[in-house]
Amino acid sequence: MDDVVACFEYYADLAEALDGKQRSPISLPMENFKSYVLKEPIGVAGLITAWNYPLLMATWKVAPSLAAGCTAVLKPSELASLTCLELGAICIEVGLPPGVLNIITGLGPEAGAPLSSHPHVDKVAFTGSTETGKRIMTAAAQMVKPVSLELGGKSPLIVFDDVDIDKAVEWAIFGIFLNAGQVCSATSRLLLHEKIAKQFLDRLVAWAKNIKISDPLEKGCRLGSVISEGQYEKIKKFISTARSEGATILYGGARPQHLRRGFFIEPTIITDVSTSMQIWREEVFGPVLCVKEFRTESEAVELANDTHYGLGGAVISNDQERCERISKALHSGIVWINCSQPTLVQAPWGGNKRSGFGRELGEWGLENYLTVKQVTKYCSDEQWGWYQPPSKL
Ligand SMILES: NC(=O)C1=CN([C@@H]2O[C@H](COP(=O)(O)OP(=O)(O)OC[C@H]3O[C@@H](n4cnc5c(N)ncnc54)[C@H](O)[C@@H]3O)[C@@H](O)[C@H]2O)C=CC1
Ligand SMILES: N=C(N)NCCCC(=O)O
Repeated sequence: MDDVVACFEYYADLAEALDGKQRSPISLPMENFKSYVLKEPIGVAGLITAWNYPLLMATWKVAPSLAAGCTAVLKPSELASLTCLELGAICIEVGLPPGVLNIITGLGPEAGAPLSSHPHVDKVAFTGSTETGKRIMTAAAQMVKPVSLELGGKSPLIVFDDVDIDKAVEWAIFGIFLNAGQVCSATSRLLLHEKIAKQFLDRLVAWAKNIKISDPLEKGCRLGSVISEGQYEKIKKFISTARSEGATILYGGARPQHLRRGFFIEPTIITDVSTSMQIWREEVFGPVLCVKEFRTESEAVELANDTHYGLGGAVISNDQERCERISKALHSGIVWINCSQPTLVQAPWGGNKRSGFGRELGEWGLENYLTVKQVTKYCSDEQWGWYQPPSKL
């Protein structure tokens, strides 16, 4: 909720600053023309979001689209619509004019698809799976409609042998078990320098054992249930496939013994992973971490980039120059150094490759909903002079 509030406050400030940025002059190499730029709302924005941070993901789109001066139609996930409906109620309460923010609920094919193909929707911003992202892009293409896509990931966390083990372990845990791993940028592939691998994994298991798994409304809960039975079954299938492909379930992999009901899965750590395995290649979207070891920096980078995705990446090392080198080498839209997952409303968020394109948050998030218009004025008193003037007689 703090992030939701911060995001609305941030874009309220950017909305005010936008007026001051209008008519910014373009420097030209001649005097008889003057040009400037207007930034205008793109029109009606269609916003389609997922269930994992239902209100926050909607806010990342609603706040900048309204700040840009657009009207918006929000279609939250059918699995978690209530907080968005509550946002609608708050908008009425605070006097947002009718029609500025519209919220429609329903299933993807019935409510989302018509929004992405509708001729009166001028832009679609989407957060969700890569498969749905492709469908939305295809539908939008028929109208030559711009889209921004924030899709899945299989982000790496690289840990070198010069780190404080417990500090790094905590980031590794936070990077994959936060929100039960249902985070697009989760660092779900851990790359460990071989010199510390054994010690690191021992501590990782010790920390994982210590995570409080419970009803999220219970105080101190750090791992709740996953969203649905479908997601629960899908995660369990990923774990059983990893086992059958020859990986080792080092820790977890099952329902916690103290929780008989609910879609709870233990924090799961998988080792003996090869790069051809499903667990290395595909997004689980659950509390499942896979681990590989590396010897050299270049091997670590190669393994980190061995994915069709390109959302996040992280490196932990005390060698700051190495961290800078790796930040440049990672093929991703976000790099965390000596941490994983902190998300700042001021900084751009989004991915490369099959993680999508376009950036949310920061000033880039506002640009998503603006179109750039050049205004060019001829300011000479002279005749233009391209054609021969006809005789006046
Ligand atoms: N990267 C991310 O942030 C997320 C990734 N996922 C991944 O996607 C998998 C499936 O989860 P879903 O909730 O089914 O994701 P999804 O991508 O199918 O759904 C996201 C949103 O798109 C809508 N949608 C579905 N089909 C549509 C269509 N043809 N046209 C327009 N809108 C459509 C849905 O109603 C929902 O609002 C998860 O298991 C997870 O692996 C899910 C949620 C978020
Ligand atoms: N608030 C944090 N840490 N992350 C936001 C994750 C956004 C996403 O899963 O699409």
